[in-house]
Amino acid sequence: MAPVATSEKQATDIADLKTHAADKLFNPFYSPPDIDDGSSDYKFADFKPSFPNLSWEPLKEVEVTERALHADPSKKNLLSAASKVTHLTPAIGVELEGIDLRQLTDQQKDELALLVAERGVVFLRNQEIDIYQQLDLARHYGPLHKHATTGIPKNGLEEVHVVYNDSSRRPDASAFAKIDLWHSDVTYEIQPPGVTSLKVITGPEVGGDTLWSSGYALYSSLSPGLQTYLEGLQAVHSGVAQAEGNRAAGLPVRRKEIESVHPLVRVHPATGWKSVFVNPGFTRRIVGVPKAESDAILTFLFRQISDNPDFQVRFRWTEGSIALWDNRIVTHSATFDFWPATRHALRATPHAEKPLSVAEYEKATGKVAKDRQIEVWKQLGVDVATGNGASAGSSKSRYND
Ligand SMILES: O=C(O)CCC(=O)C(=O)O
Ligand SMILES: [Fe+2]
Repeated sequence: MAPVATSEKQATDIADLKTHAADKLFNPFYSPPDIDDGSSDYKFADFKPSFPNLSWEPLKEVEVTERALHADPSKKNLLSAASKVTHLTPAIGVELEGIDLRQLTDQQKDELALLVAERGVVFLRNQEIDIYQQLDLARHYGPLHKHATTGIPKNGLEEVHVVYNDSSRRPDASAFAKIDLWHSDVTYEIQPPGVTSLKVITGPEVGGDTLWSSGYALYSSLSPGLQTYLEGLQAVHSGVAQAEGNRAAGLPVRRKEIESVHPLVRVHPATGWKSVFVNPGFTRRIVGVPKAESDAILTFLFRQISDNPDFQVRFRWTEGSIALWDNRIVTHSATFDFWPATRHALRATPHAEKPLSVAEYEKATGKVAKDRQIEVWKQLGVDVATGNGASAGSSKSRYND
């Protein structure tokens, strides 16, 4: 069995996370402002990143309609339109073939939201959808988020988050531990995003895969005592390090950074399933517990996110591929193994509701929040008294009892 991390080691890890966060976190997503000399005949030159010196007001709470709650639970309108539906792992990820995202009816868009909520991330290849149509699709799911620190396209489309790397930017391996790069997008916001889409418009032959990890599966993997304990906790998510990273790099911060407190276990309003809602990128501490305890628990959860393949899916992009993931219930991490090739992707990011704790969900709906793994087993007709700890990864026992 792997040795248990000492508290000293855990403290060092957390200190490391914070150090990296302070000046370097997410720098792989940044590009130097002078990236283009204007003479490029690159067809997506208008969508290269830029960092205009804009100043935006703080975000306020906004109303969001949960589209997945309007979906036909069978998702028959969407799934019958697909020529093939391939589940990539039991926990997370499905690829749809034969669907053109430009052609979806509103009913199919709602069913897509439900599929994303259930499977965490949905992949479609060879999509012709352009960024304006991608933004329209995202608007169906909620008001669009504007990122305060990362690049926006040169053409000024402020709702687009640009991911761009080329030969001018060799990744600095000394700057990151890979665990630091796992995140859910902008969880420091009051209403972090829901159904988020990223389309790769230029990509390498090989490399630049992205990984996603399921917060439902992480929740299901825990022992009952820990599940109950975590359900009562809240954690601080901070945008400070990301903003400081910009300032250190001489880049503008377009909206004042904030921190938000969110439940450590949240419930997806459409599935009613419980999901661990922390990520190495932005979650800094658990509220109201001793620091050593907060550090140990967060380090444990972060390591499960990054290390446990049973919760993960890895997607090999091809040009024109799009991924839609639900930031409420998955974390993700990009790879940077493709230098000196160019990789360029555009993201649309709708806000979702303020995260709901188990107690808040149950009070608001009168329903009992569920463990996804148990629900799946019930659907399969498996007789289980409890599924807790089921995906912890032991073939002999569900956990080390
Ligand atoms: O480049 C990628 O695959 C993902 C980047 C990322 O984290 C994002 O766009 O949210
Ligand atoms: Fe991201």
